[in-house]
Amino acid sequence: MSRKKAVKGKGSSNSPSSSPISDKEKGKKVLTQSNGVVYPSRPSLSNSGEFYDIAFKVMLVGDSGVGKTCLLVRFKDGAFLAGSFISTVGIDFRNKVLNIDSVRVKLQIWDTAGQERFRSVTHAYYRDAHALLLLYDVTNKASFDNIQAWLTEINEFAQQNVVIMLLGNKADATHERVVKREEGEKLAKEYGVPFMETSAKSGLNVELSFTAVAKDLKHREMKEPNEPKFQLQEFVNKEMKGVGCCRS
Ligand SMILES: Nc1nc2c(ncn2[C@@H]2O[C@H](COP(=O)(O)OP(=O)(O)OP(=O)(O)O)[C@@H](O)[C@H]2O)c(=O)[nH]1
Ligand SMILES: [Mg+2]
Repeated sequence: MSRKKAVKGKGSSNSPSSSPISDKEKGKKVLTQSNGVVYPSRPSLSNSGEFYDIAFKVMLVGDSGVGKTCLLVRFKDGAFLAGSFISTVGIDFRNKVLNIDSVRVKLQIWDTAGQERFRSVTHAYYRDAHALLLLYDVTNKASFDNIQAWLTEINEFAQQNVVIMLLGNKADATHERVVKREEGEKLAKEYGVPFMETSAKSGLNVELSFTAVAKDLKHREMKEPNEPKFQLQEFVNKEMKGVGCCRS
């Protein structure tokens, strides 16, 4: 498999035409399959960053204030954005390359604005997403109650085979918690989606949530015809058990 370098850094856009897979725009040869998965054809010398073998688009969605931006910053930079809350305007992306079973998987992670007024912008990006991390805030009941509406939207705008994972964020905020872990588990079971709780603040399960999704996407794309489907929830349960309840 050929290799290329990942475009480093941060971008933002209010229009789907400025996709982060910018090699196409720059006239470089990339092989994009009909499902949008990118296999670069040769290494790039012009972009700084890491080599990768395969690229996927992951979108973070959920109500405003649930912690989408903080989760992404924690994953990408290992830091927590404390202090005053700056709501995302439009849409933003960051890239990260993960080593999944010796395959370098680039995730292009789109951080969407949860505010209602940006909803039409977000809709335009759903169709290109290979995976969606759907967040609620365990200290905010309304954000949990809105999950059903988010899933309806996903159903309407995203690809049918999109990987979805439900995340109950802010699990560190024990005293403010109003949504029990069991309630999150129950809802996820109802909709047949994998689930776990995270904390952008403490780092709990942040790496694991992205890794699990990357593993599923890579597996779907590269598995042998007779190989069984990757079981995302099983993988996550096993990984969490291995280190007790609180893996970061
Ligand atoms: N205690 C705690 N606070 C968090 C956590 N994640 C985010 N926050 C706080 O929650 C607020 C909102 O976080 P953001 O990441 O900006 O929320 P968002 O989902 O990106 O919001 P929009 O951009 O408006 O859609 C900020 O004040 C964060 O500091 C977490 O895991 N634990
Ligand atoms: Mg944000």
